[in-house]
Amino acid sequence: MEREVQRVRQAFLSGRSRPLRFRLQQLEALRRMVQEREKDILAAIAADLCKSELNAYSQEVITVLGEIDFMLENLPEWVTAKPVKKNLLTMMDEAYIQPQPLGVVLIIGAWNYPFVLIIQPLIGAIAAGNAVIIKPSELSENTAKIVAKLLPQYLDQDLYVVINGGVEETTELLKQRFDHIFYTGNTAVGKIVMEAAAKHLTPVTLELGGKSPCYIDKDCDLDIVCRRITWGKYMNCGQTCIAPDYILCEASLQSQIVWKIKETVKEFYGENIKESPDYERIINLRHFKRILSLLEGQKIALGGETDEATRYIAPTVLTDVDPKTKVMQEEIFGPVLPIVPVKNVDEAIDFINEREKPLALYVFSHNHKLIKRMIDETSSGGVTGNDVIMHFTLNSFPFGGVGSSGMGAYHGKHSFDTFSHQRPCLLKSLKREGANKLRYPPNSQSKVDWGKFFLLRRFNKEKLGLLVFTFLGIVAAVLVKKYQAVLRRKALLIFLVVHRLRWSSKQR
Ligand SMILES: NC(=O)c1ccc[n+]([C@@H]2O[C@H](COP(=O)([O-])OP(=O)(O)OC[C@H]3O[C@@H](n4cnc5c(N)ncnc54)[C@H](O)[C@@H]3O)[C@@H](O)[C@H]2O)c1
Ligand SMILES: CC(C)=CCC/C(C)=C/CC/C(C)=C/C=O
Repeated sequence: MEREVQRVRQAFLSGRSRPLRFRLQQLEALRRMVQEREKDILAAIAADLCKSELNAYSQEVITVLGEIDFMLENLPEWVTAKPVKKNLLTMMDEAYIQPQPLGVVLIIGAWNYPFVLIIQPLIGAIAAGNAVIIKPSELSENTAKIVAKLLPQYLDQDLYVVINGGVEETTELLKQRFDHIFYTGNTAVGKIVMEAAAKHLTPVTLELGGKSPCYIDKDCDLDIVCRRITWGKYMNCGQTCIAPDYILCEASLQSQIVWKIKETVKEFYGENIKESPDYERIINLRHFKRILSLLEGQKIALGGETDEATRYIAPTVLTDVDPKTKVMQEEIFGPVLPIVPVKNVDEAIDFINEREKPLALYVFSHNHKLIKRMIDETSSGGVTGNDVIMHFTLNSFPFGGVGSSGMGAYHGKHSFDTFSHQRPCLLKSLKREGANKLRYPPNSQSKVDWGKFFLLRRFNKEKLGLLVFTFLGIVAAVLVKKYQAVLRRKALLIFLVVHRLRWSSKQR
């Protein structure tokens, strides 16, 4: 493991991942890989999650292709150094921010969207000029294998490396030094990752989970609300980090909600859900049993049918759920939707704020003010009003959690920033030592006064004339600079001395 990481670091140190042209080439090669090997990729996802190729394409491949195109279009602008505002002390110098790669990045993926959750961060890491080690989830083994097989056929083999394995291999990997670790998965392992990273002071991005609430106000169109919730909750059989985890609403709405979700389930998956190509299965027996245990003692208003042999759990709704029961204590991550009755929006807000900060929050209402209030008075990774999941699709948004649902974010420019160091660069001249002498010892009141003048610039109204004078002085200095370097230095010196004398007399 150590040797493998060392090999990737040597490749990074060769400098070849840095030029813009190389990054663009690698991103184009990655796009070619996805397009040319689409069938293999979809087959692997299908085998891992019992997912139709159409669904695998629309849930994972489209996002990846969209992200690559977005990077290719914007990267030339993002990589360029950005000049910054200067102060009086540095006005003759060059000052800019240069984004630079961090070095060797470790990306650890989760099994539930096994392709997009490793490739989307990879796109950001390549765009920012890094070398990358990818550790796909061992639970989605077909996707892990196909990614390990395909990436070396299209990308630089020393810079971008896939290491497959389970807990043992990941534990070993985490002992190595990285320049950034990007982890997607559950909160408990997130803590392990952060602890390992702390040993090397490695920064982390943690894309975690949690219980994402969904508040339904009585002032809304329940047909549309239930269609949208049904889509987001039962997509991927509920195994989506930003799926609505539970519903909060007034008790009187429950029966209508159950009825409308039932109708929508029929519309989406037909009479025999087991035969629908759009309904997936639970990833493994451990998760299947865990989800079943959440149903114990609950009022099942819809669904509840299961089949252990195929790890099938029907779209299920629970009503009158007691917040103290198990189903409300952990992220469900399955097709079970509890409804917890609350008296009103105030109680819903308190309910959310008494718990860990969720990854997503959903609010449905015709009342825009109510939605805004809910946003203002709660905290979550992201929010969608009057829909679910959809904030994920906008790559101008940072995607990530807050508090126990994660730290850091990615997608689009946010990925580029996550995997870059924003390096401040100040380039001074070895000339103009006169002004610099002000900061050298021995210190004096006069030097402090100059310092205040240069750095604080606390002009008030009476000093407006001074401001205009300063501006004209700067214009003159710039013009002189353009034509006569020697004259410029003298003029600037005279200007600053006059300027300083006026300022000192006003101070007194
Ligand atoms: N925020 C997001 O974008 C996002 C996306 C997907 C999933 N999730 C969250 O992830 C969770 C589901 O994923 P999961 O955690 O079951 O996926 P998982 O079991 O695939 O684990 C995630 C990664 O952690 C590694 N891992 C597991 N145990 C480890 C250990 N002890 N030490 C080191 N590494 C270890 C695995 O090898 C895997 O690569 C849910 O909570 C879900 O909400 C979040
Ligand atoms: C809008 C469409 C068709 C797809 C969205 C796909 C989706 C829900 C991806 C989720 C990726 C993600 C962050 C999963 C977390 O578990």
